[in-house]
Amino acid sequence: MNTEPNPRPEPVIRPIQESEWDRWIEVDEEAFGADFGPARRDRFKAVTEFERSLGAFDGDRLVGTAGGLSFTMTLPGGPRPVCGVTAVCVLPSHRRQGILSRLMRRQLTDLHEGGEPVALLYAAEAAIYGRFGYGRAADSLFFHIPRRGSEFAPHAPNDPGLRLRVVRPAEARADLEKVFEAVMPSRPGLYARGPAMWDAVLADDEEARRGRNSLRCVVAEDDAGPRGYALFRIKPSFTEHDVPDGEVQVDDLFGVDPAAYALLWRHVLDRDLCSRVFARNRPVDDPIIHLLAEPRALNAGWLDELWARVVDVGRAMPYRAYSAPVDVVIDVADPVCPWNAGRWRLSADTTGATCERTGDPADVELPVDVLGAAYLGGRALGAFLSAGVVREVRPGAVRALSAAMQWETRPWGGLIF
Ligand SMILES: CC(=O)SCCNC(=O)CCNC(=O)[C@H](O)C(C)(C)COP(=O)(O)OP(=O)(O)OC[C@H]1O[C@@H](n2cnc3c(N)ncnc32)[C@H](O)[C@@H]1OP(=O)(O)O
Repeated sequence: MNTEPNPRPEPVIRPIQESEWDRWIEVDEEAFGADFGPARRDRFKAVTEFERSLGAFDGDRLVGTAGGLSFTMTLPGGPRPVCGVTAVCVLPSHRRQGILSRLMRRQLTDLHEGGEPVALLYAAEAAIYGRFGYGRAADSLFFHIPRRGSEFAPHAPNDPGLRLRVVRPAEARADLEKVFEAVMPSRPGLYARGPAMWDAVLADDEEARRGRNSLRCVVAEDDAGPRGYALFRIKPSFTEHDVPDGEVQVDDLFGVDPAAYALLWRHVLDRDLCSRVFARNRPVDDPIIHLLAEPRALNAGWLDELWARVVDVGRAMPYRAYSAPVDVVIDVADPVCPWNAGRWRLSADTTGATCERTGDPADVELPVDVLGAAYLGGRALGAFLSAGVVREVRPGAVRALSAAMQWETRPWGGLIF
């Protein structure tokens, strides 16, 4: 007689119905230990694409979630459609039973079959997604800049034709959108913000404030219109002697030209009654690094930002542009997406690229997450070689691939989705 207990049936993975959305988001609240207020729920629901919002069902219980968002993101070479992966959660009662792994495999298979070459995400924890073939494609810096000692270097640009307008953020929305749309194509990782994303950027309820004052906005402009904006909040504070000691927290700051950019930074650094600026998520090549006379005043720290997954090597590699000519055979290891595994010849120059199956011997052997890490142009591959992650078969091939894939402007998404 068989005395083994019945094995637990495997969860069913399928897209949710719109009527299941409340249960779907409750899994996220439970997994994150968060309470999403009504405004945040409405914004989330407004961007949800039900046909690509997966649920894992244990019987009729919804126990896991993974969403996909249709974005237009700037890649090296220009804006392209990509999938933004979000709302990846498993109920605490069901964790470490392989449910995330099933959701990831199903999502990647759906993307492959739907012809979507690239997926990107922000990772709640950096250890989660490498095993699913995502590579750390962008980094961000955070700055804690004291007001005293934040003087600009003499070369900082100054345009007397520019002026600042203090405005309520919601009233400036059209100007902010115009500035952002002008800047977006200039940096890999920036993605088009639809109405619900702008609602999130401009959200000013208790949940968005997180103990800070209301959202503030300054627009830099001239007679021809807006050239930049800064969105920020003041975290009020006083010393034990009641001396004002507030902190400016920068949420979003873009300029279409160097003078507008410098003026906006000068504004947030010079706010009266504040003694420091905290900028949480900035690109690693932020021009502020070169504007300060004393760059150590940045007090910078470093974090991972966007993670990228090459869903389909044959489609993804010609999907972006290259900085230099390269002709290299890559041997890709991809246990999660077996359609990628094996040898591909990447031939590219600054006018275009092809990437096709080949029987030729490999020049470089690499795991697919390294292609993801390099995909937005922000990684030199030599470090992966030194770390033993990549193997070079033909001398010089890694350097050639690295030079072709790197992009002058460092990648950065700037807004968590
Ligand atoms: C894009 C985004 O949405 S990011 C948001 C991610 N979600 C969260 O952080 C919410 C809280 N956490 C959770 O919901 C869950 O713990 C998840 C989604 C992170 C993991 O789900 P699980 O179903 O437990 O993962 P699963 O059982 O498939 O684990 C697969 C492997 O990843 C590992 N793993 C899973 N989560 C983590 C983690 N947070 N850190 C390190 N390793 C992890 C597991 O140990 C397992 O390793 P193994 O194959 O060597 O045994």
